[in-house]
Amino acid sequence: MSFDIAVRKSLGDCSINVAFQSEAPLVAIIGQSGVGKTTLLNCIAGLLKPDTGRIAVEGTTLFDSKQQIDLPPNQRNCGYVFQDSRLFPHKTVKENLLYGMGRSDGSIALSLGNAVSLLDIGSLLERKPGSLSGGETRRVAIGRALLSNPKFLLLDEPLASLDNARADRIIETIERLRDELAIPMLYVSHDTNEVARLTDTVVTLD
Ligand SMILES: Nc1ncnc2c1ncn2[C@@H]1O[C@H](COP(=O)(O)OP(=O)(O)OP(=O)(O)O)[C@@H](O)[C@H]1O
Repeated sequence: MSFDIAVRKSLGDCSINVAFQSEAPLVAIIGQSGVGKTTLLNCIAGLLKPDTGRIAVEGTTLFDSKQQIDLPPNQRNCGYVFQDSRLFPHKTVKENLLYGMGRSDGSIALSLGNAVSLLDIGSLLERKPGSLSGGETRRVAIGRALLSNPKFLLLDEPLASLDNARADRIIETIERLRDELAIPMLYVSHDTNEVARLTDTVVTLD
């Protein structure tokens, strides 16, 4: 089972109650703004603690309220591409990519060269994040997450605020990750047409 998730979490006025199991390589999480999509990803990454529930990925239990299992984020082997990318502004693209390299105990173990060619970011390596376009920034953020050698990826609205051409390139990149690396991914979006290109497996938060 790629994902076996049951999470209840209240945060401010927001309350999420979601459960799904999936073998699919890519699961889309959709729902309107403010419904709790990022909150769910933060629970899976271990940045927030669910009130109750169970989170297992690829057969490894990351959280289980009944069994009192709650692995810290750095033991979850999770690559997280944040909605706002969160690259280190003072480091070059190459330094950002190298930052998390090999921190996790995953199964993809990409080299820097492989990641750079997969994401087509070779010409950006000596640049600082402040000089990158939105699409370039997103590709570097995906690269940094992949190079940590994760067991799974969380992608939070990776097309947000990109024009059509740049969004298309990111979608193509994610299709390559899905098909070439076969790394399980949770892909958050509010756009049903966008996710239809990537997967039939859709979980709707409401
Ligand atoms: N630390 C917090 N304290 C209180 N409320 C919070 C906190 N973090 C998030 N919320 C609220 O929880 C709700 C869900 O937020 P979340 O970011 O998970 O939504 P989302 O579905 O990802 O939204 P978007 O599509 O706009 O990114 C929102 O109403 C938000 O204001």
